[in-house]
Amino acid sequence: MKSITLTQFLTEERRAGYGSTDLTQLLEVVARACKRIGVATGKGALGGVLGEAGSDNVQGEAQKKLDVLSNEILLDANAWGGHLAACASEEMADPQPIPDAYPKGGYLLLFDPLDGSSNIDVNIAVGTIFSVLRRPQGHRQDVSVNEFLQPGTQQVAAGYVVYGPSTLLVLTLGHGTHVFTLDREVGSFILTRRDAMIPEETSEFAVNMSNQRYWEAPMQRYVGDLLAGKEGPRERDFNMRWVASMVADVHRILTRGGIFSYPLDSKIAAKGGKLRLMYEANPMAFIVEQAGGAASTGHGRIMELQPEALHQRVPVFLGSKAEVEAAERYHLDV
Ligand SMILES: O=P(O)(O)OC[C@H]1O[C@](O)(COP(=O)(O)O)[C@@H](O)[C@@H]1O
Ligand SMILES: [Mg+2]
Ligand SMILES: [Mg+2]
Repeated sequence: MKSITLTQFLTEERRAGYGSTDLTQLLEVVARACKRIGVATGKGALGGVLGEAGSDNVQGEAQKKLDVLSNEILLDANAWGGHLAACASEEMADPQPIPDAYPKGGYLLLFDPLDGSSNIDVNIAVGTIFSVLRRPQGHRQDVSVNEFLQPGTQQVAAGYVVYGPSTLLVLTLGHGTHVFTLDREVGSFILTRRDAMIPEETSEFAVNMSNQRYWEAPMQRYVGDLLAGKEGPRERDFNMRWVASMVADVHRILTRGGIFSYPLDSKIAAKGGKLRLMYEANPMAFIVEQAGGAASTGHGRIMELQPEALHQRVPVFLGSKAEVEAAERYHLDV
C-alpha cells in the first residue's frame, strides 16, 4: 500500500468536503506538538519528566511534571494563531486566547494534554486527547468561555495520540475514523488504518472494579450480569481489562471492540462524574461514533449534551454499539 502521510490525507479529506486549509494547518500543528510530547514522554527519568510538578490544577488534582510540560508544548505550538482563536485545557482554569499580536482564526481547540497521568511514572501508555470547534457566528474580538460550550455534535475534528510501544494518532473529521502510525525515523504520521470500525458485539469490558461498592444499583446489576457470564442472563463469559489510561482503553476498543465505562458513583456524584465532557468524553465519543460505535452517559448520547461548564464531568459508557445499548437498558429500566 502506498504510504499516505497525514498532510496528504487531510488534503484528500478537504477535497471530499471535510475540513479546510486552516483546519489542516491546525491539525498538523497539534500532530507536531504531540510528536514533541512523545519524545519527552519517551525520555522518562532521563529527561527528568517523571514525578509530581508540585502544583494542583483547576480540578484540584496534583499535576505531574508531564501534565504541565505537555500543556506548555501544545500552547507554545499554537501560540501564533492564524487558524485558532483560543485554547482550553484540562490543566488551565480558563481558556487561553491567542495573543492579540496575532490574527485570531476561526477555530477553538480543547485538549487533555496528558491523559492517563497516574501511569506516567510506571511506564504504561499515556496520551493526548483533543477536540476542535468553530467559533460561533457573530463572535466578538475577545474570546469568551461561552464560545466553547457547544455540544459534541458541533465538533469539526477530534483525535487522540497514544504514546505506547508505537506512537499512534487517531483522527476524525466526521468522515470516518482513521489511524496513523508515527514513523520515528522519518518523523511523519503515516496512515495505517483507514475507516476503522468497532465490532458491534463484544465480550470484553473495561471499568475500575475497585469502585464497585460505590456504584448505583443499575451499574451493580449490569456488571453483576457480565461477571455471571454464561451461567447468568447474558449467557456468555466476559473478559475484563483496565489500563487506567482512557486513550489506551479506548484504542483497544477501536482495535478489537469492547465497552469502556466510568460511571457515576457515590464518591464522585457531587462532581457529576470522573471524566471531563469537553476534552475527554466528547472527542472520544466523536471518534467512537465515526467508527460505528456508541457513546452514552447511560441515559443518552454524550454528544447531544449541552455543556454548562468548561471542566464539566459526565458518566461515560462507550464502545461496541450493542453493548453500550445493553448498558443503557440497565440504566433506563429502573
Ligand atoms: O484512576 P482511575 O479511577 O482508574 O481512573 C483512570 C481514568 O482517569 C484518567 O486518568 C483521567 O485522565 P487524566 O489522567 O487526564 O486526568 C483517565 O485516563 C482514566 O481512564
Ligand atoms: Mg484524561
Ligand atoms: Mg490529563
